[in-house]
Amino acid sequence: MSFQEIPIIDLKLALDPETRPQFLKDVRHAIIEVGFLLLKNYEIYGPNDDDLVAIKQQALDFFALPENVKLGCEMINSPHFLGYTRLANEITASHTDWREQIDLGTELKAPAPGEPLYKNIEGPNLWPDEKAIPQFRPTVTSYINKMTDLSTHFRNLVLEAIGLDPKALNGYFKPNQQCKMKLVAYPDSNELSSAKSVALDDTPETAQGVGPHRDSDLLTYIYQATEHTDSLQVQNFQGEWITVPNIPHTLVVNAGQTLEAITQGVCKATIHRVLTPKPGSGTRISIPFFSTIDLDSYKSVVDGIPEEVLKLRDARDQKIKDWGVDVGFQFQPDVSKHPVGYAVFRNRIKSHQDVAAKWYPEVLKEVLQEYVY
Ligand SMILES: O=C(O)CCC(=O)C(=O)O
Ligand SMILES: [Fe+2]
Repeated sequence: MSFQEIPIIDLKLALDPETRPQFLKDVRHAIIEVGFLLLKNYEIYGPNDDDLVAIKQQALDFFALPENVKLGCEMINSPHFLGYTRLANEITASHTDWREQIDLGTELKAPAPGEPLYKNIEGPNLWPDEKAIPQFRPTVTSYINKMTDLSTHFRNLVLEAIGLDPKALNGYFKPNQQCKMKLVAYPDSNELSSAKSVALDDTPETAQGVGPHRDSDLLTYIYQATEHTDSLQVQNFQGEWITVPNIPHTLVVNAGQTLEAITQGVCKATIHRVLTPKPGSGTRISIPFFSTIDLDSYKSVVDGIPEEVLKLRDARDQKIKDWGVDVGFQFQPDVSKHPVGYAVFRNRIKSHQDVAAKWYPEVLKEVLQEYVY
């Protein structure tokens, strides 16, 4: 039987030499057999409760801003796929996502002219007008810094858990490695009753907050900021949707396709989705944080994963094959052919086709040909 629940991992147990071996075993199990976990005591390296309250407040304040202020930082104005996406203007698995969000990232310069196009995933943020929401930029910047620290520590623990020396991956990260994050609002089905899709012509009846997908990044950390308990779901390898509980003082952590690719498929980028919140339950706010590696990383799966770990991967993949569940389409990084950024860029194009039509019309055409609806 494939997994039926999401394991809970207590970061505190990594600090005590007595409990560390069991901690690493539990992380190994979670990252290989599930691809998701709930992380307790994240504040040891990451944000504390006050930081979470602060970032949630900024999310609430941002979504409450007048439409024209939000549109002032709309993603269509960013060749870096950063900025605000209005409700129902994003596509996942061929359907509209009934959510509204702002994409943010480590503040970086745009790539120099002549650099490969995919490098444009990095670049400066589009900040909302400071006069309308003065604490937004400092709060987001501080959250990114704290989550970057957490993600650096936790990534090393994941690598150790699968038998790798964390230092073996030092070359995969730049000194100012870009991380991304989003503030996301999912209106409940009552709030959506008269909503119209911008991206396609489907209706809120699909109840798709965000459609089934795998993340493109290394590891994702999701703060479920409202009390909704039945929205985020993970698909187990037999095709069943398992609801991720919303346990206070935990962050949801999941592996992305970059981690899967560089660990030779050992770590699993598991499909997940968000359902539109139940009528009357109010808008769900969630704050995912995406850690990444150097977009230029090429041909570089990590060597030295122990045989016993590769065997666990093979046993899992054999079971997945036997269960025979369709896993859906997505651009997967093939680090032997293209640098990591290539697939990440194409997934952004597929999700935000209006932005792509403005900045990368040629690549959009290619992507739409590769992608069969
Ligand atoms: O809102 C959530 O809880 C998850 C969102 C998500 O999976 C994504 O944006 O990649
Ligand atoms: Fe996701």
